Amino acid sequence: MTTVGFLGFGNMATAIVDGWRSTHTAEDARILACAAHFDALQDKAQQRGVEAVRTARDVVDAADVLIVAVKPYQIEGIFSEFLADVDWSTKLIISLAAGKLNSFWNELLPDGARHISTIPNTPIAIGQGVVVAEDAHTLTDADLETVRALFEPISTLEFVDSAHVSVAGTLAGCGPAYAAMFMEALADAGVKYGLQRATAYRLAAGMIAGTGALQLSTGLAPAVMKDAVCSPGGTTIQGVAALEQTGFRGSVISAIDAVESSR
Ligand SMILES: NC(=O)C1=CN([C@@H]2O[C@H](COP(=O)(O)OP(=O)(O)OC[C@H]3O[C@@H](n4cnc5c(N)ncnc54)[C@H](OP(=O)(O)O)[C@@H]3O)[C@@H](O)[C@H]2O)C=CC1
Ligand SMILES: O=C(O)[C@@H]1CCC=N1
Repeated sequence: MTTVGFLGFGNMATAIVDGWRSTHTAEDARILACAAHFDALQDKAQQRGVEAVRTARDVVDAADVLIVAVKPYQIEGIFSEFLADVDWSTKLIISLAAGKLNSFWNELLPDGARHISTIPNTPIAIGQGVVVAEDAHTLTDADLETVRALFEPISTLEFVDSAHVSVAGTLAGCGPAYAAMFMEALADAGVKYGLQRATAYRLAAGMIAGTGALQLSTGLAPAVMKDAVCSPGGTTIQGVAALEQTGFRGSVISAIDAVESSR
């Protein structure tokens, strides 16, 4: 039986476990987790059939697969407490930490450590995530099979080269926040015109989900999809022109720039 240990059990770690539960993945694994606040952890863990343990060291010692789900800036401090005392070659380490790539882990961990850097996203909680994985890693083929077995049932797993893994992770990992803002803005507009908020959310979310599914299914360029909605002299193009006046696409690109320049 594989033991999967979560170092940190916040938004992303719980989303992954929720995704596993909704897709019957990792059902035969023992799953344990630690967090900063043990009392709150106990509730979150119990709801998900996860064993709450008190320290990071407890997780590391027990885990065959260690999922690093603390904030990126915390990693060195936490690992420094036991770095020299663990045989890292016995662990498969999956990092979720944005910006902590293969080069970081190579420097932190001794030779022989088996690690891969990934950036997941929150829709993984319902088995519809995207996981960006750096194609430079130190895993064996068997480890990669384990990564696939854990993530493919709950996400689209994309391997990306080291030079582009950061922006790929930003697009897919931060993107749900921006998509949610777009959804909220559409709903606010609906409410402004008298629509019930719950109805507006259903419409906006269904529209975003359907548009994404249409692109994935057809492979159409988004520009072509946009053109198909804009009848000549029609109403949609009026909205497109208004969005361009306020720099909609430039705003989105600036958001990605802001994330990338903060790393
Ligand atoms: N949220 C997202 O959409 C995404 C997050 N990520 C990455 O996932 C990682 C986790 O992010 P996220 O889940 O959002 O963050 P959260 O703040 O929700 O979770 C962080 C977890 O770390 C725990 N923690 C804090 N200090 C310690 C410690 N000393 N020892 C053990 N556990 C500790 C916290 O405990 P407590 O709950 O008790 O405070 C919490 O459970 C980050 O590296 C982030 O870059 C990557 C892609 C997307
Ligand atoms: O905002 C964050 O730090 C994390 C990284 C990717 C998404 N959320």
